[in-house]
This record gives sequence, structure tokens and C-alpha cells, in this order.
Amino acid sequence: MNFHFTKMEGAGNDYIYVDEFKEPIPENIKSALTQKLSNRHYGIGSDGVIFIKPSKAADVEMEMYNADGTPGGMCGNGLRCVGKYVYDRSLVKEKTFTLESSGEMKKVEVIQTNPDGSAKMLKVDMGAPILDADRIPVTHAKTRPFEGEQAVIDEPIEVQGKTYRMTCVSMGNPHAVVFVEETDSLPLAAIGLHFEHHAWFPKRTNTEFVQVLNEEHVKMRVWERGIGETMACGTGCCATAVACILNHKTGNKVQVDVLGGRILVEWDREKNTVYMTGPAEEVFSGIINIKL
Ligand SMILES: N[C@H](CCC[C@H](N)C(=O)O)C(=O)O
Repeated sequence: MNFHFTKMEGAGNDYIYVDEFKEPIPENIKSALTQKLSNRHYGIGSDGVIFIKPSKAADVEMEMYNADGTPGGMCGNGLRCVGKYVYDRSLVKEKTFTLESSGEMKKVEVIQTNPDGSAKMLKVDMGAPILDADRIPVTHAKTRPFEGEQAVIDEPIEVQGKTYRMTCVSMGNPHAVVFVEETDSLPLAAIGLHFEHHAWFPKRTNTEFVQVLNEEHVKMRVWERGIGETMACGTGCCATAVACILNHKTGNKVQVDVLGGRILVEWDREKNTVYMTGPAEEVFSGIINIKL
């Protein structure tokens, strides 16, 4: 089959974007297609594939698959990139519009443009963080260490014989946020998978390792479910900020420095909504001619 694609990245979190307005892709091949295209040696290389398609309820709908072919839930960097994609192609008329992802409506705003008028920085209203254990979920059929409406804040978790302290936040997908002394020397390749597949996370988890620099600035490295270490994670930055605020480590506005760039997060406690602001870039586009 033949179809067009666009490679985009948000703070280095790179996805292949496929526009289904023009070329619909059969649902039953999306997982296998993603695994093939995302492979960094045998494919184009990406953290996953994002399908952009018409929505009944919003201006546009997006659907994300992780590099391993598992369907992802929410995707913050993807929302900003899809926002840029539809804004730059005039698929939306205003600077503010709605995108549908995982059945939820997200308000996106282009807040800065390039000299050619294309979108440069976008702000997304990511909605309320989910904290209760059953809805994240952070439970295990046998041990059930956390359940019900209880929030998991600063709780010990043992991984490979070492005890870490984690705070669990869902932004539509699960995140375990772990505070560390410093992120640079962290052996993420050795520990990441053990968090992802820990028995307490029956649906696996994304994990953020956070070094607090001061009350408004942190450094973070992320291990994403279904991918591994990535350069950035939008929902992960939101979860990071929420965890920092809940643990009284920062104020309500947090600059999160990730390997691939910088994301600004603000948790408006009155409205109980999280705003995420960051860049979106288009890298290249082309035509895929593939046999599955
Ligand atoms: N990179 C994405 C999140 C992907 C999360 C995914 N790995 C999952 O399975 O939940 C972001 O910018 O928010």
C-alpha cells in the first residue's frame, strides 16, 4: 500500500503522522504498521505513529500507537504536533481549536508562530489530573497495595532491590513520578523496564525520574511504556509538575527540562486543570510504499 506521512517532533519526542483525512488506514493493520515504521534500524524510526482523522465532536481526532505497536492513551507532545499540523494546513480556521484524543476533548492554542506564519509554540489544556489509585490504576490483583480513591503520593516502591519513592498521576495515561538526587547518572536502561512491568502496574506504566532544581524548575528523564527512554513526554511533564506540587517541591508553575527541550506546565488549582506549553516541529515528509 501507498500513503503519505509527515515526521514531527515535540521537544524530541518524535512520531510519524499519517493523515487519514486523505488516506484512511484499516484499523486492523495499525499496530503492525507502527512496529514496522517506528523501528529505528529497519524502519523510518520514531517513538510511534499518530493517525490524524476526522472527528464528530471536535475539529480533529488523533490516535497514537507506541513503537511496540500497543495503542497509547493520551499524548501531550502528539497533541501539540497535531495542533501544528492542522493549523499549518488550515484544517482549522482559528488559533484556538479542539482535538479529540482517547475520547476526550482537548483545547489547543497556537501561542507563537514562525516568521512564515506556521505554528511554533502551542498550549494545551490537558484537563484535570487523576489521582485515585483505582482509576490510574495502581493495584495488583494479589497484593492490592493501593486502592479506591486513595492517592498514591510519596509511597515506597522496590525495584531491583532498591527502594524509590513514587507519586502516581494519570493524565489519561498512567505515570509513576520518582524523585532522584540527579538524573544525569541514572541507569535508566537498566531500571526502566522494571518500573514499566512492576506487579503494581497491571497496565504497565510510564515512569518519570525527576531532579528538583528549585521551586519553579526541574529536570526530568522519562521511560515510556511501550517505547523505552524518550527525549520528552508531554503527559509525563504534566504528571511531573503535579507530583512536584503535591509533594511541596515547587509552586504551581513548573519548567520541566527534558533531554530534548523544555516544557512549561501550570496546574491551575482553582479550575483543577493542567496547561502544557511547548514547541512542535515538522521534520520531513514523504510517501511510504509498504508491504505488510
Ligand atoms: N509521549 C507521550 C505520552 C505517551 C505515553 C505512552 N507511552 C503510553 O503508553 O501511555 C506524550 O507526549 O504525552
